[in-house]
Amino acid sequence: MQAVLLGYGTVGKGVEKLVNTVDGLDMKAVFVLPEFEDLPYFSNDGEGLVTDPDVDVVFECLSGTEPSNTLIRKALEAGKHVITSNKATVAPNLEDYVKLAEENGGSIQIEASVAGGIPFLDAVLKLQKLEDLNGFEGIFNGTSNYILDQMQKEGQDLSTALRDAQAMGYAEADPTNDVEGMDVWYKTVITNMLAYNTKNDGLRKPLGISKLTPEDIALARGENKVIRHISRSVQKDGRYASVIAPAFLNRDDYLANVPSNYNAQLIYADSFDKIGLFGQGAGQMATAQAMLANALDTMEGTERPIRLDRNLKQDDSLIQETWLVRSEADLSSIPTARVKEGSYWLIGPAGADVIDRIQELDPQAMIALWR
Ligand SMILES: NC(=O)C1=CN([C@@H]2O[C@H](COP(=O)(O)OP(=O)(O)OC[C@H]3O[C@@H](n4cnc5c(N)ncnc54)[C@H](OP(=O)(O)O)[C@@H]3O)[C@@H](O)[C@H]2O)C=CC1
Ligand SMILES: N[C@@H](CC=O)C(=O)O
Repeated sequence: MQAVLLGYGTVGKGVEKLVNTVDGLDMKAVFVLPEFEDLPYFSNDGEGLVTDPDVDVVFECLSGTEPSNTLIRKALEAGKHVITSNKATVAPNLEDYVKLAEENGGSIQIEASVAGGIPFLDAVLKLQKLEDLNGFEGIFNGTSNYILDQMQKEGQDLSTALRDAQAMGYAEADPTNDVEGMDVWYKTVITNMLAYNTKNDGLRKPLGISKLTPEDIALARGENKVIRHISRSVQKDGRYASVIAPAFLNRDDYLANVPSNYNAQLIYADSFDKIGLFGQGAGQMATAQAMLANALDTMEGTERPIRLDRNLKQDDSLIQETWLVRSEADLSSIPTARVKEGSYWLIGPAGADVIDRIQELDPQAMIALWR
């Protein structure tokens, strides 16, 4: 099979290396922004590459949503097998991509877009075939996990740890997406769709890690807890809810023990209770490996189909948690709010919509799950 590569950054270069190790798969050309010397292997004609009749597989690992969205659509319209790591493009467009793939005889595979090198979506797609999943939760951003680990173990500040994560190829081109939680928001939108076979009903905005201070880290340490950034999703009776937030976890919690840039997930269903995954959620070769695993499925004709034929609606009340809030505002008008110590409040059990009420009273509040 002949392949083309869109995006020649951290992930793209890893994909190129691995394609060269697979018999029967050849990299024909690479789409790049500036003109490179080595034409026609490097090309600026993205549309020409993805509609080339000799090309079967399109690896898409561009940053940003354009031209990636346009090129993925053109490739699918031309009946290609598209493999992408670009969650910012996949999250809002997946329904269209699945439809275009069905209409034109190609396919869309997105393993690397969520949890990097971990076959998490593969597990989700496999497990939801037999029964409705009750939910999932996990650590989905390697950069945030690396930063939190460094802040708690080494006393580093956020910006120094972020610079290291960037140097190691974990961070997004715009790292705000990592620290403010948008990267996990895209991944959660995608996972909800695959886990529950549902069209996208939107998702409440994430809480990132940027509001955490040394004071919060000292509080966690004093309470024998570890701070991690998690996404939790629950499905019940055709409704679902998600929350993305920092979490103060007991030290024996599965997710509290995930170090460095690693990710980990738990998937829940009645028959197996829970299944856990752990691995590299970011980084060049881990992510490239996930894209090549998709390519091998294409070559063997064993791609997992994506079905999005249900219309589940969100219901914030499904997420009942205790929330830790650091705020100088008076939060006593919120039912179940009580002062923990100093400017810290505990609220709950309360649904995820309590976040809106807290933010109305204090837009600067640090809000986290307290377990
Ligand atoms: N890094 C990781 O660990 C993971 C990344 N991802 C996703 O994979 C994708 C790639 O990530 P990563 O490799 O880290 O990002 P990089 O920023 O390293 O690479 C992105 C590449 O896209 C190119 N690009 C952007 N816009 C254009 C354009 N208009 N025309 C041509 N090329 C363009 C950039 O070119 P130039 O440099 O010339 O601007 C760069 O080579 C992203 O969508 C990311 O979210 C997913 C999982 C893990
Ligand atoms: N920036 C992301 C890369 C993988 O999706 C992360 O840090 O997890």
